[in-house]
Amino acid sequence: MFGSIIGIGFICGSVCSLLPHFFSSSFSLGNSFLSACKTLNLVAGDSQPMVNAEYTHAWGTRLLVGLPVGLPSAKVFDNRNAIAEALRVSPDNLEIRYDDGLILDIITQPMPSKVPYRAGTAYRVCVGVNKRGEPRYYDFDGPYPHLLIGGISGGGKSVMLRSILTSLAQGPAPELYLCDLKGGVELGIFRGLECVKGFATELGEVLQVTTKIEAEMKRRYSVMAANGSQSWAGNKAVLVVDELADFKVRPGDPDRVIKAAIKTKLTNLSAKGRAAGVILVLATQRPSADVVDGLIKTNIAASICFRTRDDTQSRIVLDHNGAADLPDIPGRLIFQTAHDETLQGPFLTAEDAKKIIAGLPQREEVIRHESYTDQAEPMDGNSLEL
Ligand SMILES: Nc1ncnc2c1ncn2[C@@H]1O[C@H](COP(=O)(O)OP(=O)(O)OP(=O)(O)O)[C@@H](O)[C@H]1O
Repeated sequence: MFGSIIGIGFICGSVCSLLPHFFSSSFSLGNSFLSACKTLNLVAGDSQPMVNAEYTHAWGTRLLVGLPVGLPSAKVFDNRNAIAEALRVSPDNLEIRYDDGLILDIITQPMPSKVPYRAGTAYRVCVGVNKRGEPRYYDFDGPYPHLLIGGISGGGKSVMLRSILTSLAQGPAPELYLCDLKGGVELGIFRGLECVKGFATELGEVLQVTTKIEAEMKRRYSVMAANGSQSWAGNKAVLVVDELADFKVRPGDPDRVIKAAIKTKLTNLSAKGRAAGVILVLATQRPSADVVDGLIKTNIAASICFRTRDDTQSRIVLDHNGAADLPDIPGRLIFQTAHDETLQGPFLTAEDAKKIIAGLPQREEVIRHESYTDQAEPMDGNSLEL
C-alpha cells in the first residue's frame, strides 16, 4: 500500500516536472484571486468565478479565469486595484484582458534594466520589451504615422534613435533624412550610408533637408495623382530630427526666420506626409507646448516617452502623467499607439551600431549642402545634391 502511494507520488512528480509552467505554484495566486472575488462580491448569485489554469512564467503568474453567467468581465476590470491589493502587487503589475476568457497576468518579477538590440523586419523596428519579455515594434508602414520621442536628458532618446536607425538601415532601408544639431555627434555614424539622402548639423542645413523631403513629398503626390492612387506604394522616406527644441523661437532670436520656416515645413510634413510615405521621427528632451506645438502633435499618432521632469512634460507627449512616474532607469519608457505599454528599450552602443552599419551599403560621395541665407527664396528641393 505504502509502496503504491510512493509510486503514484513519483509518477505525479515526474509528470509535473514535465509541465514546469502548469499548476506549479499550487494555485496560491489563484486562491487569493478567488478569495478577493468573494470579498468584492464578484459573483453571480451562488456562482463564483473559476480559475481554470494557473501558469508560472519567468515574469510572474498567468491565471485563466472562467466567469459565471451573469458576471460581466467589466466588473472585474472595475475592481482591478482591489484585486491587485489582494494579490499583493501594484495595480501596474496586474494586467487583465479578455480574450475568449478572462486572463490575469500578475507580474511579480522586475523588468530587466537592459535588453539587447534586436533587428526588426523591414519597416518594423523593435522599440523594447514589455513586462512579460515580449518584444514590441513600431511599424513605419503601420497605422500610426509619425513618432514623437520625448523624455529627460539621459533617459535614452539617443540610444533609441540609434536602434531605430540601425534597424531601418538593415533594410530594405527607407530613404533617411537626418537632422542632428549636436554637430552630428549622435547620428553621424549613419551619415555615410547609401540610404541617407540628407544630413544636417546646422539650421541652414535643416532647412535644406526639410525642403528636400518636402519636395520629394510633392513629387510623390504628383505621381500618385497621375496614377489615380491614394497612397504611395514605393519606398518610405523617414525624416529624423534630434532635437525639436532647437527650432523654438525666443524673443529677439536672430534665427527666428529660419526656425519659423523649418517649423512650417515640419508641420506641413506631419500633416500631409503619411499618404506619400513620408514619416517623421521627432525627438526632444524639452517637451513643452511651444516645442511640440498643437499642429505637430495633432498629426503624430505614436509616442515613445522616457521619464519626464514633471507631469506637464508627460502630458505634452502622452496626454497623461504616466511618464513622470517612470522609475529612474535609463531606457525605461512608455510606448503609446492605440494603448500604452511600459517597455525597456533596446540597448545598442555606438560601437556595436558601427559594426552593423559597416556591413551595409555605403555611399561614396559626400553629401553637399548649399548655405542658407535669410534672403534666399524658398528652395525648390533640387538644391541639395547627393
Ligand atoms: N535602453 C537602454 N538600456 C540601458 N541603458 C540605457 C538605455 N538607453 C540609454 N541608456 C543609458 O543611458 C545613457 C544615456 O542615454 P542617451 O544618451 O540615449 O540619453 P538621452 O536621452 O539621449 O540624453 P541626451 O538628451 O542628454 O542626449 C546611455 O549612455 C546608457 O548608459
